[in-house]
Amino acid sequence: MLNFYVCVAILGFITWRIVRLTEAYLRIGHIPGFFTLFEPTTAIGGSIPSNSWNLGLSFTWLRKDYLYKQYQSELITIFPVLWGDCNVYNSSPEAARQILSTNAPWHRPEKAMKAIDIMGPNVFASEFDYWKKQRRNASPAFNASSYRMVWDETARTYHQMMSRPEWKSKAVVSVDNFNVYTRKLALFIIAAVGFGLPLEWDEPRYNSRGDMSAEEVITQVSTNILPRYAVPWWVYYVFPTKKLKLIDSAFKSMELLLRNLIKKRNTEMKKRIELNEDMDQSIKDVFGRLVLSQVQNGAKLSLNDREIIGNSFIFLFAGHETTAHTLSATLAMLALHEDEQEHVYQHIKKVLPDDRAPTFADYDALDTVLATFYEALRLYPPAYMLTRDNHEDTIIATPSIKTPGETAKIPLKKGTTVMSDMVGLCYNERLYPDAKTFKPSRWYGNVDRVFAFGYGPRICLGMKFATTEATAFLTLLLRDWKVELNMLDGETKERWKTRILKPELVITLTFDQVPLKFIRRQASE
Ligand code: HEM
Repeated sequence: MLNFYVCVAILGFITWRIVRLTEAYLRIGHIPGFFTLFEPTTAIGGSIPSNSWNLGLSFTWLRKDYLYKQYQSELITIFPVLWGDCNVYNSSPEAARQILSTNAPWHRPEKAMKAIDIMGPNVFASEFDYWKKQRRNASPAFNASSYRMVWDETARTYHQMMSRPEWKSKAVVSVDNFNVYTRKLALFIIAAVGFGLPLEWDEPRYNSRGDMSAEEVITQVSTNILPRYAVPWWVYYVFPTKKLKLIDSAFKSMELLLRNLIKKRNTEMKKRIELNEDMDQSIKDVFGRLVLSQVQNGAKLSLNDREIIGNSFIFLFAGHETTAHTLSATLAMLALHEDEQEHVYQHIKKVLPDDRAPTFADYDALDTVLATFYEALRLYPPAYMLTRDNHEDTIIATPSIKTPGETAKIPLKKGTTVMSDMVGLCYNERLYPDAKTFKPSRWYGNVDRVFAFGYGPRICLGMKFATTEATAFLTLLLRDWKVELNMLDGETKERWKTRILKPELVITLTFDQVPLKFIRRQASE
C-alpha cells in the first residue's frame, strides 16, 4: 500500500514538473539556454556547490567567461528540472536599461521582498504607489548635509582606528583579513548617519550585566538576516538553541533600540520647535530627517514608526556588506596594481597639499580615488542580481550578437522573471572593453555606465552615501599608507589573487578574507 502512495506521489511530482517546464518552454523557449537540476536561488539549489548538474548560487561568477558566449546571446534561459522556476538571465546593458527604467512593466518579485521587510515596510521591499510614498519620504533624507556627515564620521572612525595599538606608531602593519576593518567602518557610518547613533571603536561587545552593546546588536542583525527570514517563529520556542536565542535577542533589541531612538528624537524635536529653532539646517543624519518629517508633517504624510524602523534596517541591509567588501576589493586591486596606486597617491597629494585634512568639499576633486572604487565595484559587484517580474507582454530590443549590426527583438511574456546579472553586465566587453583588466581611468569624467548601483527609478538610494564614505576612507588611508599584498612565503601576486579574490555569492558578493600589508609613508614621499 505504501509503495502505491509513493508511486502516486512520484507520478504527481513528475506530471507537475512536466507541466511547469512545458509552460515555461512555451513562454521563454525561444531564448537559448540549458537544463539544470535545481534553480540556483532556491534553498536547495543555492546550498549545493556549483557542479555539472547543479548551477549553485555562484554560477554567474564561475562561468562568466563563457555563460553567454556559448549561446551567442546576452539573454539566456535556465530550466531547473527538479525544483524551482525557469528564469531568464540577462547580461545586455540595453535590455537591462529597458527592464530597469521608468514606466516599464517590470516590478520586484513579491517573494524576494518578503526577506527584507522583516523589521517593517521599507523603500526596498515595496512596490507601486506604496514604493512612491516610501521613496518620496526617504530620498530627501539623503542630501548634502547627510553626505557631509558621512565624510566627517568616516574621518572620525579612521582616526579612531589609527589610534589602536596595532596601527599607532607602527611602520608596517600586516592584517590577516582587512574585511574586519571595512565591516566595522561601514557599520559605524550607517549607525551614525543612518540611525543617529555614533559608536566607539573600543566599546566592549557586552556590558557587565551581559547585555549586548549597540554595536554588537547591529552586527548580529546585519549578519543574521537570512536565518531570521528563513527560520519560522515557532522554531525559536521548540528548539531554543544558543544561536537562535542570540538572533532573536539581537532583532528584538534592535527594534527596541530604534523605537527608543525615535521617541527620544521626537520629544527633543518637539521641544526645539516650541523654541522656534530652525532644525532643517541642524539635523543632518538620515534617521533624524525621517523623524523630523514625521514631527513636521504627521505620520500620515510621512513615515510612521514601523516604516522608519523598516527603512533603518534596510539601510543596514543594503549598505553594510556592499560598501565594506567593495572597499576591501579596491585596496586589494590597488595593492595588485602598484602603478595605479602611485597615480592615485600623487593625485591625493596634489589635491591636498601641505597635509591638510580632506573635507567633503574635496569630494569632486578626488575623482581618481572614486574611480578606483567604481572599478573595484565593476569587477566585484556586491549586488550581483537584480530581479524583476514582467507584468505585461513586452518586446526587448538589444544588439544581436549572432548577426552584428542587427537588432534582436526578444518577446518576453507576462509572468516572466528576468534576472539582470550584474557580473555578466559588468564584464560585458561591449560596455567595458578589456573588461577583465583593472582600469580606473575608464571612469574619469564618465560615470554614466556605473551599473553596479542599479539603474532607473530604483537606483541605489545610498549611492552617494557609499561613494562619499569610500572617497573619504580611501583618501585618508592611501595618503598615510602604501598598501601591499600580505602573501604567503614564496607566493606570487597571481597566486594571491587566485587564492583570495574568489568571491562567494550569497546575499551579496563577498570575500572570505582579504590579507593586506600597510607600509607607513614618510612625510617626504
Ligand atoms: C557599494 C555599495 C552599494 C552598492 C553596490 C549598492 C547597490 C544597490 C543596487 C544595485 C540597488 C538596486 C537594486 C534593484 O534595482 O533591484 C540598490 C538599491 C538600494 N540601496 Fe544600495 N548599494 C550600496 C550601498 C547602499 C547604502 C550605503 C545604502 C544606504 C545607506 C543603500 C540603500 C539602498 C536602498 C534603500 C535601495 C532601494 C532603493 C529603491 O528600491 O527605491 N545602498 N543598491
